[in-house]
Amino acid sequence: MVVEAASGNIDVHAPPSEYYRLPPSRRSAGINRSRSRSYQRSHHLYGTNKHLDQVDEESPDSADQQDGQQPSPIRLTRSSASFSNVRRRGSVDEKSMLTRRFLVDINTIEKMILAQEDTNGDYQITVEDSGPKVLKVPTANSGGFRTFEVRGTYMLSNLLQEIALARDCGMSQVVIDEDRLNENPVNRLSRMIRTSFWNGLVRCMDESGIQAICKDPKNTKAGAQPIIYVPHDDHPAFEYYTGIARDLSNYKIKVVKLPKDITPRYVKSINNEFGILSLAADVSYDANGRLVYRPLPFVVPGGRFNEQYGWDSYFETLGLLVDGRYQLGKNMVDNFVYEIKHYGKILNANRSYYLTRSQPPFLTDMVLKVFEALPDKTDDEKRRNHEWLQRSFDAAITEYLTVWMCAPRLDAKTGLSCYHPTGIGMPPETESTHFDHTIKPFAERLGVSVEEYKHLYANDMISEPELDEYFVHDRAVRESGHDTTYRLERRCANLATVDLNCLLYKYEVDIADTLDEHFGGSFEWSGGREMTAAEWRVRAEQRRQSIDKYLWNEKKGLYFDYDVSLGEQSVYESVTALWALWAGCATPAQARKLVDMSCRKFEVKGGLVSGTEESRGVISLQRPNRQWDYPFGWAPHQIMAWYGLYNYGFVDVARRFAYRWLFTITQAFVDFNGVVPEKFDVVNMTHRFQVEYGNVGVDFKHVPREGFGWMNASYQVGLTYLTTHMRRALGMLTPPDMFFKKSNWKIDGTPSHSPATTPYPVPVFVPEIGTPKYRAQSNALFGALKNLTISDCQQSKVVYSDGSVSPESEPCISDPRSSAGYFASQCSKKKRTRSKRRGGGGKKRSSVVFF
Ligand SMILES: OC[C@H]1O[C@H](O[C@H]2O[C@H](CO)[C@@H](O)[C@H](O)[C@H]2O)[C@H](O)[C@@H](O)[C@@H]1O
Repeated sequence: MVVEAASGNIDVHAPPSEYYRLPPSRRSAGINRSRSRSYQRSHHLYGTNKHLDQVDEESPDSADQQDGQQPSPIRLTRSSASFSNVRRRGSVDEKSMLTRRFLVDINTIEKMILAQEDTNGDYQITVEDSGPKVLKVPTANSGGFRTFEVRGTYMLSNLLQEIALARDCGMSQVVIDEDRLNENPVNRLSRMIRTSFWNGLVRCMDESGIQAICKDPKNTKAGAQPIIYVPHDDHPAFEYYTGIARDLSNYKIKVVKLPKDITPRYVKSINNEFGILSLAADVSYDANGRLVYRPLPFVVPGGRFNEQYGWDSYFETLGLLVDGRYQLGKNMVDNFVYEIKHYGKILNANRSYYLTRSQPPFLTDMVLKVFEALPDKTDDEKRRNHEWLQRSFDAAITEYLTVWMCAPRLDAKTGLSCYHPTGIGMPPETESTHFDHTIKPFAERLGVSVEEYKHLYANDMISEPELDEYFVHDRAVRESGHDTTYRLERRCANLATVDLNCLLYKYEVDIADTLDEHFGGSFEWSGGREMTAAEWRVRAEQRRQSIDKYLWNEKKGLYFDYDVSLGEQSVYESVTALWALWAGCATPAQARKLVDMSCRKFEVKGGLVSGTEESRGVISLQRPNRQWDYPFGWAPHQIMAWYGLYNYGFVDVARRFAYRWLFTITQAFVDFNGVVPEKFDVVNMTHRFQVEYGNVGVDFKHVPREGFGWMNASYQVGLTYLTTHMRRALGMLTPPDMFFKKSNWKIDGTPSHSPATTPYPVPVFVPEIGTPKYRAQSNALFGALKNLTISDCQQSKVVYSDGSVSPESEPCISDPRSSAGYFASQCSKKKRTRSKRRGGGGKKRSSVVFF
């Protein structure tokens, strides 16, 4: 039945929940009415496909399919052969101004479309299906007595999608506007992300969320009980989840308190009892003293990744902010603050086997972007935002000092950091056969099977230092987020990567700027001492100098990773070199060199590729492709590059890269039933390939419901870089090179409209994605401190007034040689003020030293 809507007009592109509840008469078709057109591959650009060639031609009998003509019988068969004489026409735009609408009996049309068009039986209509690509659908104006053709992969797949969405709304028969089926694909995808995909990716660890988690196959390994791990001192969480376990007794949920010290040994000991980790919640008590515990909803990457991930969350947040969903971004920050407090770091994801490792750190920028989006009209809102900012930055400082600037991640000699998690042995989350080729030679040497060897090794019944070393690097690769790539294989823990050090530079600048801007230059860190903006500016300047000294290669015009154990630069060319622009730590001259000499190495048809083909090396059966190498392109790499280039004034280059990437996504969306996958082969322009863990986000029936977290974000963020002209061209699926040629863009690496001399990193206002507001201020200070020399970082102990000494792992800062005078004066000034305020007494630090 078609259900009457409560009131009001809506446009034909409204979200399904509104659209399918409103009678057709109330839909405002005029606003978005577009010409009927077919979106399909241009054969001269993408190679020929015999079948497509056939169906693209004019159908001889199509003219009589217009509304008001006698309908032809509808054929219902699955074999494409029976349609060999049915041909699709190029264009049969309706001449009348009447809005065409289809009367769709959901079950009937679904059966027809699948039987006729879904020739490979995957419940999607794609360019790989070999149906006739034309379906006669009853029209609403004729009361269903006559039909009109829905043509082409795009419109047919949209029809299939709309059928599924209408069914979700409880409908069995609906009227669908033709305008909804041939909607401009850019608008359609962006709309689906905004109104449907984000919602599809929201998870919450409340009672219903826990039931979903229990059904996740990852939680029920060999019929084991689902486990929820809770920090040892989070009593409300323990009470809440124990209650849920009791209420959902059929799921046999186990709630386990983690020990106070979550050591690598402990984490290894629960490898076979893995489970989900609790996250932040709103906690209060009602009038009767009963616990009111509300876990915070958050966004997940999608597919098999059903937890909150580290760096994915940052990119998802950028996309959410474009769509006005700041609350989800804020919740995800709160979950990170919780993870830092209770688990000691931002986790790879909130699962037990990730307890020993992190992912690329983006927290300060994420907090600032969310902060800028928070409503702050009232004094109360302003106060709460300010408190939130302090809490979040306090946690970021803790993370910076205790995770990234400590053993084993800090390299004392260079002052740079490496990905180097503390986990032991084989990471359990990978496919069971993932490491078989690595284990094989060891097993053969011992004369046992691979399975036996894995068992012996996992249970400490044999020791093999070579394998231990292998897994240290393997885990580091996973911490880097770039799992896996030949860039990092067997050496990652020894590499001071350009990515990580640019991110940490950004932390330092953000902390300094935020202290200055919002806290009068300093605040009391919960770790027990005053944090001053000046200290963080010097940290930033020291890192910038180290990055220049160890990672920058003037001759090649590119940043490289630095192997701290070999004392030399790596030669692998990685697109993460552009992160220096995102962080703002390149000089204008370095930025210019990067653009002129190196950008073109990564620019391919569909966007930016992860690394160069030459760096990856020859691929063979013995040396298979890795997903973070050439020819693959990833959303985070694109976003970082756009932002960085824009930040340095290379606006056109940023736009060009954005256009390429958005074209890749849009084309897959049009040709493959709305797919938004985890990654692309940007050289061959496809998401269909065999590599390592496959491609996530491609397995759905009828309609995509989630897309993929950072892909969704890259689309929404990317659109903010395009001019109206570019957006229009994208909507027509104009291939990038054709578009650049026609609009006279230079594509040889030299930006056509960017300034000849790039200004010093200027704060460029990008309203939708936020602004590096205080960069200028930081830069001035960096300039003043330019002559500071980098010295070895040695951990020093803090001596308290009662004679006790801080534990060895407590982070501290010292530089007895270069900046001591400067810091000492800052420090004693603050100390004097503080002890005056406190009136002295208590356990005070008698000395704080810096490096
Ligand atoms: O199971 C294999 C790996 O899967 C994850 O890594 C990939 O997906 C993540 C979520 O989108 C993403 O953050 C990461 O960059 C991808 O390589 C997981 O994070 C890895 O730890 C795991 O080894």
